[in-house]
Formats: sequence, C-alpha cells, structure tokens
Amino acid sequence: MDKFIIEGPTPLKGTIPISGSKNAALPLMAAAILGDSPTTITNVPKLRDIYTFNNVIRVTGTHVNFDEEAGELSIDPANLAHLEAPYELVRKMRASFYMLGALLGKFGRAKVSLPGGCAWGPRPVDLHLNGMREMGADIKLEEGYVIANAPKEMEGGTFTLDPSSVGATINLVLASVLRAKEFTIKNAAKEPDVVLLCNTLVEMGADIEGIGTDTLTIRAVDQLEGITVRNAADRIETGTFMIAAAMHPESDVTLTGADVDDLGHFPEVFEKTGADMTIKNDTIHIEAPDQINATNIETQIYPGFPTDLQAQWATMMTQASGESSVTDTIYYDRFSYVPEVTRLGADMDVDENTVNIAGKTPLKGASVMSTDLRASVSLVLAGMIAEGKTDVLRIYHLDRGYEDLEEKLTAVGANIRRAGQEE
Ligand SMILES: CC(=O)N[C@H]1[C@@H](OP(=O)(O)OP(=O)(O)OC[C@H]2O[C@@H](n3ccc(=O)[nH]c3=O)[C@H](O)[C@@H]2O)O[C@H](CO)[C@@H](O)[C@@H]1O
Ligand SMILES: C=C(OP(=O)(O)O)C(=O)O
Repeated sequence: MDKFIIEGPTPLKGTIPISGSKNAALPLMAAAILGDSPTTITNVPKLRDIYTFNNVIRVTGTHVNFDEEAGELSIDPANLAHLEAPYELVRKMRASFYMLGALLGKFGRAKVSLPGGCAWGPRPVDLHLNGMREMGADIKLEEGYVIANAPKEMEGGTFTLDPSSVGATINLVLASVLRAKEFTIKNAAKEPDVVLLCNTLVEMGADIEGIGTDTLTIRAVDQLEGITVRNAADRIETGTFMIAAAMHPESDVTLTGADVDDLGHFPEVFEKTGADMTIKNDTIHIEAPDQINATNIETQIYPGFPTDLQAQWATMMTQASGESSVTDTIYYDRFSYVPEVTRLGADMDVDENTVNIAGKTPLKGASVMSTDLRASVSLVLAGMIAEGKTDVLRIYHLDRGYEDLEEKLTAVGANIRRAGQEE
C-alpha cells in the first residue's frame, strides 16, 4: 500500500491539464453494452475505477480494449453472454452497480452484487431497485446479489426519486431505453454526467425526453447502435485544483481542458473567497488571494455546490480569516477527513451534518490517513500548505479518482513523492 510524502509549504505556479471525468465515463461504459455494435469513448482517464469497471464488463464476455496512451476505450458487446457482475469486483466501486440497469435493459436478466465504493456512511440503492420494480421488472435479493428479470416489453410508469439520485437516474435510464414502453423519472438528477449519458444514448438511437431537466421520459426503441463519444472533463478534479490554487497566497495556476459549463454555481461561490479567477473557453486562471475570505457553503444537487468538493472546501477554510461552516445535505456523514485535518492543526468541529471551521490556523506536518477519495485529496491539499513533512497514508483511494495526481502537482511546484507505506 502506497503513501504520499509531502514537504510543505509550497506555492503552486504553472499549468495543470484537466483529465477526463471518472464519474462521466463510467455510465458511458455501461451504455456501450446496450449497443448492437462497438462503442469508442475518448478522453478516458487512467484511473483504478476505470480499470475495475473494464474488468466488471469483461466478465460478461464483452471485449474491452483501453488504449491508455490515446485515452481511448473500445467496448464491443458482440459476445456478451454472461449476465452477472460478481461481488469481488462490484465491492470495489459503487458505479459497477450500473451493470444492473445495462444488463436488465439489454437482456431482460441480470445478477449483480450489491455495490461498494466510498463508504462514509449509508449509501442505499432502494431507489434503483424500486424504480425498476415500478417499470415492471421482478427484483429479488439473494445472498448479497440482486436478481432481476423483466419481460421483453415492460409497461413502464412513473417513478419519483426522493431524494434525487445520480446513480438511480443512470440505472433507470439504462434499464428502460430498450425495454420500457414509457417510463417517466421525476426529480431525476440533472448532473452533467447524467446529461452526457442521455445525449449519448439518444445518439445511439434512444428516445429520451426532458434531458437536462428533472423529468425524464423514456420510450423503448428496438435497438441502439455503438458510436464514438468524447468523455467530459472532470468537473470535480477541476474544482479540486481551483481550491488547491487558492490555498497558498503566492499560488498562480492555470487549468487547461476544463468543461467550464459543467461547474454549475461553483465558480461564483469560489470567487467569494477573494481569489482572482479568469475563465476563457476551457482555461481557468486562478491567482490566490492574500487572505481567503471565510465562505459558508451547503451542498446541493447540480447546479449547486457538489458534495464531492465539500471536504476540499472545508480544508481550504482552515486558512480563511474567521469562522465558516460547511453543510452536506446530500451525505450527512461525509466528514471523515475532519479528525485528520485537525491532526495537522485545524480547528474544526462537526455538528450533525455541518462542520464549523475557525480560521486561520497554521498547519503543521503529521501522518494522516485517507478514508475515502475526496477526504484523501483534502489531506494532500492540507499537506501542501503545512509546515514540514506530511505523510498521507492509504492513497489507494486517490488512485481511484485522480489521474497522475502527484505528477500534476509536482509539475507546478509541490513537493510530493509516492513511497511504500513501510518507508
Ligand atoms: C460514481 C459516481 O458518480 N458517484 C457520485 C454519485 O454517487 P451516487 O450516485 O451513489 O449518489 P446519489 O446521487 O445516488 O446519492 C444522493 C442521495 O440519494 C440517496 N440515495 C441514493 C440512492 C438510493 O437508492 N437511495 C437513496 O436514498 C443517497 O443516500 C444520497 O443521500 O453522486 C454522488 C452525489 O453527487 C457523488 O458524491 C458521487 O461521487
Ligand atoms: C464518492 C465518489 O465515488 P463513488 O460514488 O464511486 O464512491 C466520488 O467520486 O467522490
């Protein structure tokens, strides 16, 4: 198991290229299974979750070829015959549960393990299952597996997501595009990852109404064809590096290849910190403020502040002048980074689903432990501005979701190296 050794503090100066999005690529990969011919996805990042999902897909007999140099993933479902996603793989990442919608939609049968993924608290899948039941599928749970069966044509119906769910919207769209007469999802997720999936399916031949709104109506078509589609830039990586660029007063960073339209309200909120931000096409230039303004945030569904950026934001707020609060309304328990950032010297206190932060506190290097993907990257952000040596242990979480993280940050002046954990 690897760790990062970070020597700080270091300002960041230079250009960071943004990678393709993990969370946008995964649903596209599942959608490729629905096609009757091969699909090619470009701008795919080299991430552990992508490799894991490749293996999940391969178990079914689908041919998957990842040209890592070109970032091109080719998926040919011609020989797909085994309608199962096993526990050993699905437990490693939550999005492999998309196999349920994809296999049920295409073949009317699926056996898929209940999912894993970042585990900061309960992450139920009741909406995925009840939505499929509403559509007309028979869903049973047996020994940790979901066993799903559906007739050639399901009647469909209307299902309201409460709360709105990215994963459930994706699974229900995948399950219905080839098999439900007419199915309406209310309070559907509008996250860019969902919009890209729906637009891709339409290009493959699907009939989906209401894309980009919170009501999606899907009418089954007879078949879908494979296409070539470009994956989006990673909006969470973009936000993470914007925050990183604001944390040291001498930092001056340019992000290239960003999909700015996918950032929702984040840039407006970010400007409240006092950072100087200039956006031009796919380039975002950030100059850190001399002093960060304390800025409260509350996570919301898109286009609101993403839960996947709240840990990084709270970590930045340890350097703001005065008190601030970060409230997560999507995941109430997503605060495992708090005791770790506190070990570095932060003054943070969790009260229900809010962390209250008193700034500005100097941070000092120590050993800290990553507990999930976004918690891990927050510890890297803290380590880069902490005085002395910070060891971030268990960085395998980071390898799930940040492509070439240490290379990208080292190239702009950070002092980070990867080492075996016993070193
Ligand atoms: C691979 C991927 O894209 N992961 C993202 C996806 O996760 P994921 O799709 O798992 O998250 P959801 O949007 O489903 O979760 C939103 C809320 O719905 C609840 N819920 C969800 C499903 C369900 O069946 N029942 C239920 O109650 C969840 O507990 C949570 O409170 O969206 C999250 C919210 O933007 C992000 O943090 C994750 O990074
Ligand atoms: C939580 C995340 O991923 P997952 O839903 O796969 O656990 C994430 O990308 O921040």
